Amino acid sequence: MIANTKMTSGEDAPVMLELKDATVAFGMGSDAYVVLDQANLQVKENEFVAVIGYSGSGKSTLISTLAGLITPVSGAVQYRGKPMPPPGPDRGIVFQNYSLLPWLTVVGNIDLAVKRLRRDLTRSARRDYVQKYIDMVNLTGSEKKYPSELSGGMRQRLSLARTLSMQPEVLLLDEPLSALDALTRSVLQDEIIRLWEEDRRTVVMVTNDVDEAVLMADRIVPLTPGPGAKLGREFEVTLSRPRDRTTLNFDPEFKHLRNEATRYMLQLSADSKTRRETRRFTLPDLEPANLSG
Ligand SMILES: Nc1ncnc2c1ncn2[C@@H]1O[C@H](COP(=O)(O)OP(=O)(O)OP(=O)(O)O)[C@@H](O)[C@H]1O
Repeated sequence: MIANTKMTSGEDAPVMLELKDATVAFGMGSDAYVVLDQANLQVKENEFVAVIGYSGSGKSTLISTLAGLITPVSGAVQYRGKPMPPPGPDRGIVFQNYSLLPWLTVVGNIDLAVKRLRRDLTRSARRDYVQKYIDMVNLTGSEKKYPSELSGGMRQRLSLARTLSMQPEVLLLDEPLSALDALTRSVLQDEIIRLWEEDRRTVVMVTNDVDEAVLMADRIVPLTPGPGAKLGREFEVTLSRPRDRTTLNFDPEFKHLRNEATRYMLQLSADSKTRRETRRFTLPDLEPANLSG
């Protein structure tokens, strides 16, 4: 194993993002659908946290809450110890579905964000700055292409470059790789890890892939199946960095963590199924009637 170059969030690193008994619901009154039920989460500065969960459990809702796009109906969401401000460029989000502007080229999509945030740059410095992020995600040569002319992996890289170009303090990644084929997915995993190791930011990444979470994160936080999801038992990933996927496959600690996390997720799913079935088969508390009289 390569020497541990980890210099992240220790015990005493400041808390960057925090959910305190946060309940998030859609709809009103008896029709309300509770997605997160008194959820608690702390993310420290420079930490890479992976949230894993089943489809529909509330992962995107969690990310939107951490971005300040959704306000909990009760409890609190805090940013650097203060109530979460409205969404801003300090919290960059990469969505599952790219959210690129189709009428702008690769350069145009990144430049739009940069133009607004880096008014200090001259036109030529801004051009170099945009190019730096294009090169960073290996889109060099595709500068003039439109999103429709890019593959899924390239679009996701563009989306990542655009968000990184805003130099957010916190990077919120909502299943950024789930729509990609396995090969492109592993290339982009490596790119995100490389970028994160170069320029440590606080990252919360949602994924439904346990291997991806173990490979990339410092800590894995499972979301229990909804409705009324909570954050479950956490898994600390103490594997040294940089992590090499081929070596990791033979690493006993990697295998152990992967098995533990998978087993836990399967248990959560089984428990939730049992709860649903118990609810379905609970009979009303009736007294037998005396039919003879
Ligand atoms: N705006 C909304 N209005 C009403 N219900 C919503 C809204 N957004 C999400 N939900 C519901 O909240 C639940 C959680 O949705 P969410 O998108 O957060 O889950 P997810 O874990 O990200 O799912 P997936 O992995 O499939 O993307 C779902 O049942 C969904 O129908």
